[in-house]
Amino acid sequence: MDHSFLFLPHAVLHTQNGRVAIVMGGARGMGYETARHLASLGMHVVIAGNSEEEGLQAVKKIHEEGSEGKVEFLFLGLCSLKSVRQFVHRFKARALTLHIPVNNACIMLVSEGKTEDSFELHFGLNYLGHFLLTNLLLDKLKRSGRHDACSRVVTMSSATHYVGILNMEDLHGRSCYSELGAYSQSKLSVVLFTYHLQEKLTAGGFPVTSKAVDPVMVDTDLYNKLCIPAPAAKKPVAKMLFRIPAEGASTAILAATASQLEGVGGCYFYNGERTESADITYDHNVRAERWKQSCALVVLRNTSAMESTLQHLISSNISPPPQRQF
Ligand SMILES: NC(=O)c1ccc[n+]([C@@H]2O[C@H](COP(=O)([O-])OP(=O)(O)OC[C@H]3O[C@@H](n4cnc5c(N)ncnc54)[C@H](O)[C@@H]3O)[C@@H](O)[C@H]2O)c1
Repeated sequence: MDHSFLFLPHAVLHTQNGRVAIVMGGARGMGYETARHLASLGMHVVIAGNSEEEGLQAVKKIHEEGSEGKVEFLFLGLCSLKSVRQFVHRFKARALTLHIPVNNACIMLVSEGKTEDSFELHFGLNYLGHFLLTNLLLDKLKRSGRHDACSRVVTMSSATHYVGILNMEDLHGRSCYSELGAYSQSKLSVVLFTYHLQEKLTAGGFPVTSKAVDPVMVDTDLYNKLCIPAPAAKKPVAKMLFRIPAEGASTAILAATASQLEGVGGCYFYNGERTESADITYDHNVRAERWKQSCALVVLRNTSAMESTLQHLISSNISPPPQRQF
């Protein structure tokens, strides 16, 4: 059965029975709308997030709507690489397949701070957390995909990536921290990651694609912390300028499920259409360098070796090795 899609009438979305998705940050905002829609298409959806209360509420709401797919919550704290590894371990213990990870969780424009592993907050959560998570899930994605029905990695970027500056020597912006600089660097990094991942998957002949998504400006909690001179004007202004979350989520849903995008990867979607990303994202050497650097930062050499180490660490109740300090 095909489903019509209110916000993207040209998209052909087939039912997704038997497919499994994980939506990072799926308890609210666009993540919630994505989880809700994927479940309505019959997918088994895992909402991954750092608030159990919010996550369980989201699951309840989706169940109450009578979605066709199964929905559940699993804890994931993206500010901690240990939590990312534990999440992967718990997910794999479920012996489910995996077709669609939606790398959607984020923070934006927060004051200078560090993750549990001492990375700058935007860089650590928006980028490195999803980088490690995706890498640890790749074996599942490769096994679950088929060449006529690929697994699809969907990663949320933002138009701010166009003004992002990569500073490989000063990832944490310690010499001159700016909230916008930190957010935009994290969103540029996810595009580099998306394209480099596709290059590796294509070279290996794996049935997995990787796409970056820019949902345009959407009225979500992401803007709650912004300092607005007249707070009373915030809602009416937001209504005029921003889209609603269900509309914003439509591009991620399209990237995750649309039949016309089968086998399409290594590209950037804005507002439902494929478009060009920043020039630097097409530079293979920059992408390869950032990938190598990220592997070192999350202590990831090769996925299968990493997994067996992880199994060992978790079963012996030992914490993973300390991360490098920068
Ligand atoms: N809203 C916009 O205008 C806009 C524009 C461009 C791109 N985006 C991107 O879209 C995505 C979704 O944004 P949104 O607007 O729905 O934001 P939101 O604030 O509504 O949702 C963010 C989600 O991330 C989760 N999250 C935050 N910290 C976490 C942590 N430490 N561990 C696990 N989960 C955590 C939150 O719980 C929440 O579910 C983001 O990647 C954002 O960068 C949003």
